Amino acid sequence: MTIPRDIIPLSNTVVPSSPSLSAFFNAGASPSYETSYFPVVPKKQLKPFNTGDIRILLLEDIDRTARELLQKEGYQVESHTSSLRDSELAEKIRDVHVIGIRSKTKLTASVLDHAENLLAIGCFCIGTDQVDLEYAAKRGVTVFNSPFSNSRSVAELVIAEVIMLARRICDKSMEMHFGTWQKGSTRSREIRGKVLGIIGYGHIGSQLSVLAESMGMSVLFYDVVPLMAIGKAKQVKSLAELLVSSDFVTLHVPETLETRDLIGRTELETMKKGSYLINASRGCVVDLQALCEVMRSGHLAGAALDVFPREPSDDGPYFNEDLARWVTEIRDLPNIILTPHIGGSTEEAQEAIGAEVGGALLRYINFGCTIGAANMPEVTLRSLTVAEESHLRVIFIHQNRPGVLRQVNDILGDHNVDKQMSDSRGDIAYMMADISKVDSTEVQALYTKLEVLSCEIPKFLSPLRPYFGSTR
Ligand SMILES: NC(=O)c1ccc[n+]([C@@H]2O[C@H](COP(=O)([O-])OP(=O)(O)OC[C@H]3O[C@@H](n4cnc5c(N)ncnc54)[C@H](O)[C@@H]3O)[C@@H](O)[C@H]2O)c1
Ligand SMILES: O=C(O)[C@H](O)COP(=O)(O)O
Repeated sequence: MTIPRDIIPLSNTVVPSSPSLSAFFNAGASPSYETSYFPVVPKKQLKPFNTGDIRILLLEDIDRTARELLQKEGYQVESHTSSLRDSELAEKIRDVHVIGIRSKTKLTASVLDHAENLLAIGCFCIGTDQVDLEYAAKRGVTVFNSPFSNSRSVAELVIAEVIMLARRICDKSMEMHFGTWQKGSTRSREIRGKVLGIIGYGHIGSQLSVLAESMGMSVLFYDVVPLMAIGKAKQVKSLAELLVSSDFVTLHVPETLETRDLIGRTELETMKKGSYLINASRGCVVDLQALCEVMRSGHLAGAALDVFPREPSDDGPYFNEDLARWVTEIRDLPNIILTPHIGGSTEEAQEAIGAEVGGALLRYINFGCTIGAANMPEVTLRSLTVAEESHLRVIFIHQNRPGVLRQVNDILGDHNVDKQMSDSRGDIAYMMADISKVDSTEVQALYTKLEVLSCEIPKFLSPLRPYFGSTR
């Protein structure tokens, strides 16, 4: 029996013969591995399969911490410093088992349709809006991200921008660069005692709240859910209330249908005269044309933009029409800070993200653990040890509907199910079971039965995901 390629993490470049089960039986004690953040693989665990068969594509200059972690595990890792053009992405994603991206690479349903062996996506950033999470789950592809490793970096950038806007530092610096000494205190202010209005009081917003208060600012925040205020911060009931009361308004919401153009002309005009706007969330959240016009009218005293509706895929001169059209106008206005989406780009944040997402991918690929997944139920079982070398771990991703689990368990029931965990998230369910004392012939028989069962489930669910057998 051959196992369909879409459900077997084997690469025909490393295993030149046709894909077979053998790779799942290359058990042996895994080298112990620890990062400085947390242990990834506890000592004395079984190595699930020939890890050299796993192919990983890392895009967008993902930190070397991740690359080294994955390479050390034996995976084949290909790294690129930028994102890829559509056609190249479609080609490269075809064979890989894992793809690592940051905020630029769009993994839409049509891109994912090119992926024949994909098991997991690592978003080495906070945002997951660039991935069609639901479609990935339906294809049995698990997505991981790093929910807060760069939050502090963004919060620090915003604090810096609040001060720079209040003192018009960018303009002053530019004047000096171009040979003008222009001392003066007009329209330069302290931030102490001013009101910072935070829209979106999540990881970044709440971290920023602490920093702002420690500098003597008062904090108001608006969020769609009631949240515990930190320090003396106060949650307001409406966006309008925040806008009319704040000296600085800063955005920290995710990109969703609701947040698109959240700040348009009406909202900008509702802001206090002489106030400032900061956007380090997503470019689509602010209507740039309206911002241009409201800035030109002198209603706002300044703005800082770190994100744009469309961003170039590579470093260098930017030609993106949308970005350039408004930036061309905006950059001629006074007191505007423009940065190339660097809120989370610090060495500390990137290293932490590399370790976190790299570790999550490793635990998923090797052991099927979905803890921290952005689109799957969270399921884990303790790892198998050398004493359990004849165990087989079966992962079964399926549609969350009555009867599927019973059918799976009917099949597993011919063996001793040592441990099992199952959970669902929306329409997707994830079952993990360790069955003991299985030899390779039995595994093949088991897979055959599960394959037949899988045919009863819509193909797009890619329901069967056998991970590893550890018999020698
Ligand atoms: N510039 C950068 O480099 C950079 C770095 C990290 C994150 N980000 C962006 O910042 C966003 C926020 O990050 P986070 O870690 O704080 O996210 P988070 O999920 O912890 O917090 C987001 C908050 O926004 C709230 N929210 C959602 N919709 C809202 C709406 N319509 N109005 C008001 N509040 C709303 C949520 O309830 C939540 O409390 C990310 O989704 C990402 O897009 C940008
Ligand atoms: O979502 C994020 O974490 C930020 O937007 C940072 O994205 P980046 O990793 O592409 O800089």
